[in-house]
Amino acid sequence: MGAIAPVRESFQTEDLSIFYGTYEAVKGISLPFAQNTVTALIGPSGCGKSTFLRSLNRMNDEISGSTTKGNIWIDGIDINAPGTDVIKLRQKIGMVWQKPNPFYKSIYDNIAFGPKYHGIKGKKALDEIVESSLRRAALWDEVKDRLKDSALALSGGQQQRLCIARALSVNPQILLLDEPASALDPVSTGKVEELIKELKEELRIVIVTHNMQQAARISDYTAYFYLGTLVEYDKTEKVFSNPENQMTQEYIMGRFG
Ligand SMILES: Nc1ncnc2c1ncn2[C@@H]1O[C@H](COP(=O)(O)OP(=O)(O)OP(=O)(O)O)[C@@H](O)[C@H]1O
Repeated sequence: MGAIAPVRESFQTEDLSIFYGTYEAVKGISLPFAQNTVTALIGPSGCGKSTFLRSLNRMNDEISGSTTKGNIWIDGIDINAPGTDVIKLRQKIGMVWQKPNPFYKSIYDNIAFGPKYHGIKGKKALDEIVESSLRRAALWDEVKDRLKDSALALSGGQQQRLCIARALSVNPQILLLDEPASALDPVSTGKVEELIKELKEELRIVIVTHNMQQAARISDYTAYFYLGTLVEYDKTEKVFSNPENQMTQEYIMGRFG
């Protein structure tokens, strides 16, 4: 019998390092992201979680002086390979930021923007996408009678769900969430968490969070980062009940960080 091939996910990083100039903010991290799972990235401030997350759809390209080494595989292709269509990549791998950032446009136009950009024409087709995206983001019932109103008139929690709907409007396979609930009240946070649990039935999600209870509630896998390295990665249940590493234990118990 031949050697057993290493387990490979269709989306994963391999020995990924990310630099700002000569400073290595992420150090040789290999992490898999399985289909229909939520992976939480946790760790103290400045340990490289957001840098790592942003690199997964090449948002870090926008930061001058940032370079990467290693691989980010999606369906057998390295997303950093020359010739990669970054716009298409970001269609496949959507991102939602910490602070809700709707466009200065109507609710409808916020959602229709991406599909239009990708060539969808016709009112009926766009209407359908707007409705289904808002439904998937659990926002439709709250906004269906005011689609032409400015998105900025929505509450913070609604704006964040709008941003999730906007990301969903172009049918991504993967959603990257950078502390999506940290600016929200507990009720809105609960709604976003419910939404994340529902969305993982359709896609895979990677989330950065400082909220340990949130990581424990919504994620299937947890990765603990410290000073740019991956200290521990396992099923969330295991990480929170019986972590291998003392540092992980201390962090999740709130003893440091
Ligand atoms: N644009 C940038 N230019 C230079 N250095 C940066 C830049 N962004 C982040 N860094 C540095 O990279 C390291 C990792 O930062 P990053 O924001 O990824 O950490 P983090 O774990 O997400 O932190 P936080 O939890 O506070 O958001 C830090 O030392 C930070 O100062």
